[in-house]
Amino acid sequence: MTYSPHRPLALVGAGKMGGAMLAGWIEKGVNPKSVFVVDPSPAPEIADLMSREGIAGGEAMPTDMRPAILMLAVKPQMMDAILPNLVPNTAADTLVLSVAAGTTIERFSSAFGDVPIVRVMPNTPAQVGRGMNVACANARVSEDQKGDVTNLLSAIGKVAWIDDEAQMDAVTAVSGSGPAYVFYLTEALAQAGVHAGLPEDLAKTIARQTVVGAGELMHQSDLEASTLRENVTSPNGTTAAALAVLMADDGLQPLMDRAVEAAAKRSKELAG
Ligand SMILES: NC(=O)C1=CN([C@@H]2O[C@H](COP(=O)(O)OP(=O)(O)OC[C@H]3O[C@@H](n4cnc5c(N)ncnc54)[C@H](O)[C@@H]3O)[C@@H](O)[C@H]2O)C=CC1
Ligand SMILES: O=C(O)[C@@H]1CCC=N1
Repeated sequence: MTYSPHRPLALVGAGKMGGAMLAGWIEKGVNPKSVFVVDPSPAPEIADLMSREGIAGGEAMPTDMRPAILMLAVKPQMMDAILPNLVPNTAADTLVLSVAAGTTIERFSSAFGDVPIVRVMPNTPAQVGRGMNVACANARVSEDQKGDVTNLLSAIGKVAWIDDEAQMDAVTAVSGSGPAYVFYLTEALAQAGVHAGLPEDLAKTIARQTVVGAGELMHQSDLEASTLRENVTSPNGTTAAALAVLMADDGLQPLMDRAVEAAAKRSKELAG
């Protein structure tokens, strides 16, 4: 897809998620002149990025702007307020691309009509090119447009397409929210180190580097996570002792099931 100042990729909402994707795209060489940001108060680091890279933006789009892609990255609760204002800026071939949790394709077609719509669930590692993006398209999206979206999203991570939009709630609960679980695991591991007698600084450093190292190992290795786990686990050693706790019937799995279930339930509620 070619973008121009009149037909840009318009990003509506440059906060934590929209900003992470924008930062990832600029890092990967997307032309800053092909983007227009609509946000009354973008995150400070994104405002810096915009002025550094010369990315245009404002509180609203110029009236004659018809974006090639209209990307929505505002809170789901804001959709009712902002969608009507965006309708005059859409052309019949404007591709609506939403990253909002819970908000359904149907909600966008009721605002914009029978236009191409792609609902994506990204995650914030997009900022460093390690995002996971799961996308679902309506029938108006052409194969060429799917290819354009795949290109855009693969610049910031992996891409998977699904046909069944109902799966988006569980996807959101696993990969959309998932980075937060990993960060919390890092916090909990550090805290457990403190409880075991380590100074806080050392506990935080070794917990963080362990998660970074394990993530990078998974990134570089073709082995299953379970095999990488087994490679750490000496028979009758220290890891086996810890895993007996974590893998017990009342260990991590039932807790993770409950956490993912709660997130998926909340995603359904956000649909309104
Ligand atoms: N934060 C995350 O990890 C993820 C977030 N999402 C989705 O991304 C969307 C945004 O979430 P966050 O970035 O976390 O929220 P955020 O609060 O960081 O960003 C929202 C942005 O929208 C802007 N905004 C407010 N009113 C606006 C208006 N009238 N026009 C244009 N922009 C306006 C705000 O100034 C802010 O920069 C949500 O729908 C969320 O479900 C999806 C996947 C992951
Ligand atoms: O917490 C949220 O609702 C958003 C969606 C997935 C990650 N953050």
